[in-house]
Amino acid sequence: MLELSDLTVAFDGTVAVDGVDLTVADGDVLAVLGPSGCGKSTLLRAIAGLEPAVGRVAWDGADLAGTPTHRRGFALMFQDGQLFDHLTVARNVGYAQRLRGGDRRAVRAEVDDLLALVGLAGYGDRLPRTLSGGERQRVALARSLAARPRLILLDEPLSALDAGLRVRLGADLRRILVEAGTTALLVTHDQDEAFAVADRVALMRAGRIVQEGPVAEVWAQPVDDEARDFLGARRSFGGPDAARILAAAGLPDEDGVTIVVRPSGSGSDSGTGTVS
Ligand SMILES: Nc1ncnc2c1ncn2[C@@H]1O[C@H](COP(=O)(O)OP(=O)(O)OP(=O)(O)O)[C@@H](O)[C@H]1O
Repeated sequence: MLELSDLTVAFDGTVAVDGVDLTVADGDVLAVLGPSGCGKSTLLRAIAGLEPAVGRVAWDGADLAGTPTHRRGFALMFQDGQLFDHLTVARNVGYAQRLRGGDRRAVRAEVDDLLALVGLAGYGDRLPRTLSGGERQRVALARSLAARPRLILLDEPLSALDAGLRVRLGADLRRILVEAGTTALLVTHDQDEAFAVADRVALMRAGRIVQEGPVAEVWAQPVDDEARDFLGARRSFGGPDAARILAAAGLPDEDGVTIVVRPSGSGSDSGTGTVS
């Protein structure tokens, strides 16, 4: 379990992350959602140990202050995936295991399992430049999972993709993380990305977390007008997203349903949203 307590990062007096308290339970996928410049990437870097911070980052109760990035057992995945262009897909995915001196055949078997998990069975001998953007992101994800991280940190992993692909790959990303049983923290400014991938969402604004909870609950009951306007950019949900909302509401699933969410009131007054 990841626990952040009163985590603060300041640059020359500018506070980018301001007293953040957050917990990510084992196996959960949390999205930190907020506008550009609110401090998301800085928060992620502080968790990874790449940015000096005040406050506490702990895993299973152990403070990580003295633990360097490469010993935290966390994996980082960025927007552009950052693959090695001159290495095949299989070599990209197996890179860390090979560095650790893994047996060739065992590494290959594990790589094949991971490629199957991300829906790229048989792609092992391809070079990254022959893949689509979505396929490259899947390879990057397989490579992150290959290190068997206890936490995977994702910085806008789907933002470089076009809208249609983003929604499809978002659902896949969620399935892959759940199947791998990985605990994950994703930061994004994109409501679609947060909704498609995460179980829980934390809204971030000017360095602070202003609301945190299960995704459907946060959408239905935004904490204030600003949160409602920000979330309002995403109003309708279809396919697997609709199925998740129906399940969360205890309603039977039906094919082809589109759910329209209208946050109502200021949240702090009425606290209710409408699902129709
Ligand atoms: N190395 C740095 N030195 C000085 N200021 C920085 C540094 N890194 C980030 N900041 C500032 O901290 C604030 C938060 O930046 P951050 O990159 O964390 O935001 P973000 O929410 O990830 O934005 P985006 O979605 O645009 O990437 C910004 O005001 C930014 O200018």
